[in-house]
Amino acid sequence: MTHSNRHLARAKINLTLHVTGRRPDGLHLLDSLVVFAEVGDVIEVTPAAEVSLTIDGPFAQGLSVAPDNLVLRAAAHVGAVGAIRLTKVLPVSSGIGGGSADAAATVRAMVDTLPDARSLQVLGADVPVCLASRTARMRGIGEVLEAVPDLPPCWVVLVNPGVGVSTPAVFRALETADNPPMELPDSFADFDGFTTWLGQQRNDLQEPACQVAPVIRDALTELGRDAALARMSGSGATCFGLYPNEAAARRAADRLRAGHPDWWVAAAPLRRD
Ligand SMILES: C[C@](O)(CO)[C@H](O)COP(=O)(O)OP(=O)(O)OC[C@H]1O[C@@H](n2ccc(N)nc2=O)[C@H](O)[C@@H]1O
Ligand SMILES: Nc1ncnc2c1ncn2[C@@H]1O[C@H](COP(=O)(O)OP(=O)(O)OP(=O)(O)O)[C@@H](O)[C@H]1O
Repeated sequence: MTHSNRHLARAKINLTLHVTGRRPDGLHLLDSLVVFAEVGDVIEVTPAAEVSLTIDGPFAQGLSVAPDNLVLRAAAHVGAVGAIRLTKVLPVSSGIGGGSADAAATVRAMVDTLPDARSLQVLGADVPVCLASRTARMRGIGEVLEAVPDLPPCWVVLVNPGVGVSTPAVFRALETADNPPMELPDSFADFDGFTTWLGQQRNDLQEPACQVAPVIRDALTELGRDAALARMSGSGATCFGLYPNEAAARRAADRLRAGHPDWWVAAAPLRRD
């Protein structure tokens, strides 16, 4: 290992998530604008003869050091060794891809030459997009990744109302898999143009997730008080609000924390490089 061994496993956010069909094996076809926020778990690897894992951080209690931990599965997948420390900042099973981001960051931290992104999908549908950890249009079940127009500067406030939501349960509650795909423009003029366009797109899993966990509606209502756009990410329960600058995002985050001290709230810029 010659490169930096401390990697940010950025939160993955599905700004849009259109469910456009179903594969013969039953998995749902997606069309999603995926972005990454500058907040996430931290993976740190130090040289060692064997693989080991320690977990700390605010959400460490939600996970155990078991062979099915995605960090250990990722290390085994690339055949690498080292002492891995995972600082768990993102809530578990919350629609912002914590496990996928951890697996991808582990690969980045442990190998010199990155593998083909698609080969990592055995670890999870979102691991390929999390490997580059950059804005992309994601299709198929996550294996088709395409470049998108540059995003304007944008801050996000993430809110998790304290419930873990089961992804299979949300897909089961989906009424139809045949929804229109995303209509991506050639460019985004500015923050207002970007959020206006996003407002015309959807997360088709939002309504089914709200049926499974109605508190998601409360998070969306609270964000909707001042966000230019409020929506759920992935299969939930984490919701996001978009803000034009840091001051507006931090004001919203402070308001949300004061009103709901039991919710997880984070403010961060979207990654744009
Ligand atoms: C919703 C997303 O977060 C979008 O980024 C991902 O597609 C989730 O994918 P994932 O992490 O692989 O999902 P898991 O938590 O492993 O749940 C898997 C289960 O959810 C359902 N599932 C998942 C993804 C998909 N495209 N279609 C599905 O129908 C299937 O029942 C599958 O067995
Ligand atoms: N390092 C890890 N971090 C988080 N979850 C992990 C990890 N290793 C294994 N898991 C398991 O993976 C499952 C999904 O966790 P994750 O936090 O990635 O869900 P998610 O945010 O809902 O993902 P998605 O956005 O794909 O729906 C959980 O059941 C969790 O126990």
